[in-house]
Amino acid sequence: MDSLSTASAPAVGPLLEDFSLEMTGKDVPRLEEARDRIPAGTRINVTFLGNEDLGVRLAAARAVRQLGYTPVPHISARRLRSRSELEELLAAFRADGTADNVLVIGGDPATPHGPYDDSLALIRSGLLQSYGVRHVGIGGYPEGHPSIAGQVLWSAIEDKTTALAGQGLSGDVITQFGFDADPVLAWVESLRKRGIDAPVRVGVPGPAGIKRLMTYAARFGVGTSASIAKKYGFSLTNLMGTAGPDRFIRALADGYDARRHGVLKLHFYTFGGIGATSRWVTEFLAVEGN
Ligand SMILES: NC(=O)C1=CN([C@@H]2O[C@H](COP(=O)(O)OP(=O)(O)OC[C@H]3O[C@@H](n4cnc5c(N)ncnc54)[C@H](O)[C@@H]3O)[C@@H](O)[C@H]2O)C=CC1
Ligand SMILES: Nc1nc(=O)c2c([nH]1)NC[C@@H]1CN(c3ccc(C(=O)N[C@@H](CCC(=O)O)C(=O)O)cc3)CN21
Repeated sequence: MDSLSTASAPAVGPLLEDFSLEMTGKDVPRLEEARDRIPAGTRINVTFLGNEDLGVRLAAARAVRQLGYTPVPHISARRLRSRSELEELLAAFRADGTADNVLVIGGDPATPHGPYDDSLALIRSGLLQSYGVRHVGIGGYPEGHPSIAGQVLWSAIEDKTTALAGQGLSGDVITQFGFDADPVLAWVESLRKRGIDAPVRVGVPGPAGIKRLMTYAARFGVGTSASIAKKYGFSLTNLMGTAGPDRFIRALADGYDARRHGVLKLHFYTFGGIGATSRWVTEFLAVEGN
């Protein structure tokens, strides 16, 4: 039965083509170990964690480039203390050859540490392109954000895409991870109806311990419920073991219609497990990618 339903199911291969990965500065050794399993040129985002310094972030982006991948360093607006800190960061990316692609993100501090309240302010600074940035990722929230109102999120994404186009920068949207593909597809449809046609990279967690997934979900205000967990493939009453995004990706492929949803790709949040994620993608594609 399962093999029959798999045979007639929509292919996951196209969604997984040109997938991207996310790592932190601490993951460089694990990236080196995983290099045989990650296609050359893959976009690899470097998270802007509050507990990592400039040197660690720069070294991670350099390592990504040196290993033959495309680094996408993140810049967190609210964590920057001054305009000169932004310029120092961008100048270093340019010097390292890692400035082409960045992702701008607001940042979790409730009060900005410096002059930039949000990622729009980074785009509007005009500094990105003057340091050689050509492509800018921005965040998307299919299930909303615990401390930002839905209407604010919609105007923010509209303003950011308009500002990017106005500055001659191309952009894509990377969504917050989640455990349910349905709200993602509905949200992408709303996005297209608002005239935003940038590629969307759907954020999914790589395979990880369920406890770990739940800890990150709670930390970032990502919703989970017994029924969503069940749909994803685990139980909230048994947090032992690991869970991967198999069912999520199949559900996404099932509901995906290029005319309604435009360009969709996948973005894996690896949460310390870039090796496990790259292994998982390789195996998943070998079985299901057609
Ligand atoms: N999607 C993801 O993977 C990640 C999301 N985040 C968090 O998502 C939030 C939004 O980031 P963006 O989408 O770039 O929004 P943004 O920078 O475009 O801001 C949108 C609106 O929300 C407000 N805002 C931004 N961050 C806020 C915060 N921490 N608390 C209260 N209001 C805030 C801004 O003032 C603005 O009005 C931030 O808290 C960010 O740290 C952080 C890292 C990764
Ligand atoms: N609102 C929000 N804020 C964020 O900072 C955030 C999101 N959402 N969504 C997902 C991304 C990915 N994020 C992260 C955060 C931490 C690690 C990480 O590896 N942290 C540990 C190592 C693993 C551990 O011990 O749990 C670390 O070294 O700090 C990875 C990705 C942060 N991100």
